[in-house]
Order: sequence, then C-alpha cells, then structure tokens
Amino acid sequence: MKSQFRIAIGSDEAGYSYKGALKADLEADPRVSEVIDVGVGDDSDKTAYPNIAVAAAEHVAAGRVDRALLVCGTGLGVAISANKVKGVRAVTAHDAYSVERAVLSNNSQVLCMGERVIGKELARKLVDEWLKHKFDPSSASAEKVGAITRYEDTGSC
Ligand SMILES: O=C[C@H](O)[C@H](O)COP(=O)(O)O
Repeated sequence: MKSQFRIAIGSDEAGYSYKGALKADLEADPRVSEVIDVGVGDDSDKTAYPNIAVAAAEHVAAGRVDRALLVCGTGLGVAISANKVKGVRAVTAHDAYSVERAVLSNNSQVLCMGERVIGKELARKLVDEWLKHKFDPSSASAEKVGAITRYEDTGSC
C-alpha cells in the first residue's frame, strides 16, 4: 500500500499514555510515511496543552505534515488551541461517523481525542477510521470549507 500521510502527534501529560499507543500504531501503519512527535516526552512533563497543540498545528500549516493527532484529557483544549493556527481545522471526535465527516465534510487535518473520555481501543479504532478517508476537493462540501478559509483570510465568509 502506498504511504499517504505524514502525521504529527502530540499530547499533554493527561494524554501521554494514549499518545504512546497511537504513535506505535501509526509507525506500524503502511498508510503513514512519517510520524513527528511534538511531545510531551514523558508523563511528568507539565508542558501545557496549548504549547503542544500549536506546535503540531504549525507543522500542518507549514505543510511539513498532512495531518496531526492530539490527545489531552478531554480532546477539547488541544482542538481549541490548534484552531488558532491559520489554515488549521481541528476537531474533537469520539465516534466513527464524526471522524469520517471531519475529513469528508470539513477537510479537517487535526483529530483530537480525550484520554479521560474514551477507551484506548476505541481511540485506536478511530485513528484507523481517520486514515481511511481523504477529502474530495470536487465534493459539494468544498465550497463550505472554502467559506471558512475566506473568513480567515478576509474577515467575511
Ligand atoms: O482541555 C484540556 C485538557 O483536558 C487537559 O488535559 C486538562 O486540562 P486541565 O488540567 O486544565 O483540566
């Protein structure tokens, strides 16, 4: 299978355990050509989630990776933070349908999950689901996503 994705992965200390499991899955996945770990490096590292999320999102915005996967306690703080980086569309999703639509409807490049919210095996399944989908720029969803970008660029949808 041809590798399709370069992925940044990050977590705060609350998401560190899942980050390790998900990183191992990504590194073993033939759809993934590169994994960049933006931290934290261990579960005693108290670096706050915005620092990690912004670092990963900046990799996406710069085109150094195609996607980013972020884990914190809830998956909320990392999504809020990543969305502050221009051009980044981050979502928190804990079910397969939302993960699919985050890509196909929203062209989201950043998936966020909460280690205190879902089980580890579900998180692993959702990452597998996430890698099955690619946004279709010729789909009807493209114009809607374009309105997000226009707002970011011009202040108007
Ligand atoms: O969204 C924030 C995350 O869940 C984080 O891991 C925990 O943040 P807190 O310590 O401020 O609750």
